[in-house]
Amino acid sequence: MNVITHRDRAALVAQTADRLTALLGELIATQGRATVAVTGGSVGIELLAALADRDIDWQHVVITWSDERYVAADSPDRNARQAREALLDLVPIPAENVRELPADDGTPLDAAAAAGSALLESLGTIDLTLLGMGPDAHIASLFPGMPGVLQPGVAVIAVTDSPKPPPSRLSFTVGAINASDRVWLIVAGADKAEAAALARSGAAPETAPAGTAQGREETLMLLDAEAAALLEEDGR
Ligand SMILES: O=C(O)[C@H](O)[C@@H](O)[C@H](O)[C@H](O)COP(=O)(O)O
Repeated sequence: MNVITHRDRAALVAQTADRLTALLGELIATQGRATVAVTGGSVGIELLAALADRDIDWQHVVITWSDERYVAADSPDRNARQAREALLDLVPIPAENVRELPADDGTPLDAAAAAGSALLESLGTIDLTLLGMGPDAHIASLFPGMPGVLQPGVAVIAVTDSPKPPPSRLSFTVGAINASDRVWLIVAGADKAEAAALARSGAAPETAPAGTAQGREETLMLLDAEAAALLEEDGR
């Protein structure tokens, strides 16, 4: 995992938007398409908002989510709704390129997770998975000490007892995250400093799920200075 520290939250968001814009351009030029699993969370949504006025060929970008709150499609809690309002409704991305994880339409959560796994399989290799990180070092909806963290395989799983509301969620497994070519963790704020250090320390996945994230080609932890405060100098 390579660590890149930014001056502050605004610089983290702006420079990550630059980095992502450049990556999308490269991927579209070389392979004709770019597939990105985006994240909820305040930093993840700010990053999406920052992309709205960038020069990106949205016709050739496919978007999905590394996790989703299992709530109604129009709930303000839904990551996909927040992403639409911040970015996807503002740019010319084809509707079929926006591949949401299932919303709660009354389908049992396990069946929704199976539909999510089928969606994941249909997407093929994901070029980039974006992740936020909680102060408890959770990523996606994989929380410390919960069975989902250790669930094997490349799949979307049901999470029924998230310690952070809402309790019902869908989440990529660690295997699904790590099947991506690239994984970027985007982390801001002093309340994340301990978790960032723990994730970098080689702590067990049950303790620090964030430490297990590893892209096939690239793994970046992108932080602001506050979140990086407890990292060793040589780890920055
Ligand atoms: O699923 C959730 O309830 C949140 O979205 C959560 O996983 C979030 O991504 C991280 O806690 C980082 O949040 P911030 O970006 O706000 O720091």
